[in-house]
Amino acid sequence: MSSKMQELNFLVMKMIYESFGIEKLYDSFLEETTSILKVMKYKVPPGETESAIGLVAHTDKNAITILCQNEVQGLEVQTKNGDWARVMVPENAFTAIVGDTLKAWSNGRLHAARHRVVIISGEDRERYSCGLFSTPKEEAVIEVPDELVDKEHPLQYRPFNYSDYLSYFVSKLSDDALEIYAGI
Ligand SMILES: O=C(O)CCC(=O)C(=O)O
Ligand SMILES: [Fe+2]
Repeated sequence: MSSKMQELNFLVMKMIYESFGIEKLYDSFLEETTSILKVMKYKVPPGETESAIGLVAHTDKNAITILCQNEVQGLEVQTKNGDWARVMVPENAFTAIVGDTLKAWSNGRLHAARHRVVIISGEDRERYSCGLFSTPKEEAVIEVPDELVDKEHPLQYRPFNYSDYLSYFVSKLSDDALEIYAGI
């Protein structure tokens, strides 16, 4: 399963590089990326009547996350007007979520969607999900490629190191951490 998720991670990233016309930089992405696999278990809500927050609203801090899950739905994404929309993930499907790092690198072209997990009442099985978190290597610097900066798209983020950003986020736990830390 995790090798399929890694394959999908590379495929999605390749499509992103190609769509920006910078496929020549894709090899340097491969050199500077690593990943963490995490398995998550969400308990069945105790009461019959209330839904339970399984995971509070957040943006992923890493570059991109590939998720898979069992049949118990729960993933919700925040829309532009602030509403929450449930993502009905079909069986055997994966979900790709853009994180803060990819948003910054793309000079804001890609949106890091806020998401959360809500287990609705009446659910009688536990939710399991599995995430492949694609993350820059320790020493890598996240820097917007020159090709993504022009008059219509002025530079939005200064170069930064991922673990420094993560430490900053952990100390502040702010929803606007990326803008405050690296925004120009
Ligand atoms: O369980 C899920 O589907 C989402 C997990 C998630 O968003 C995360 O671990 O960052
Ligand atoms: Fe997440």
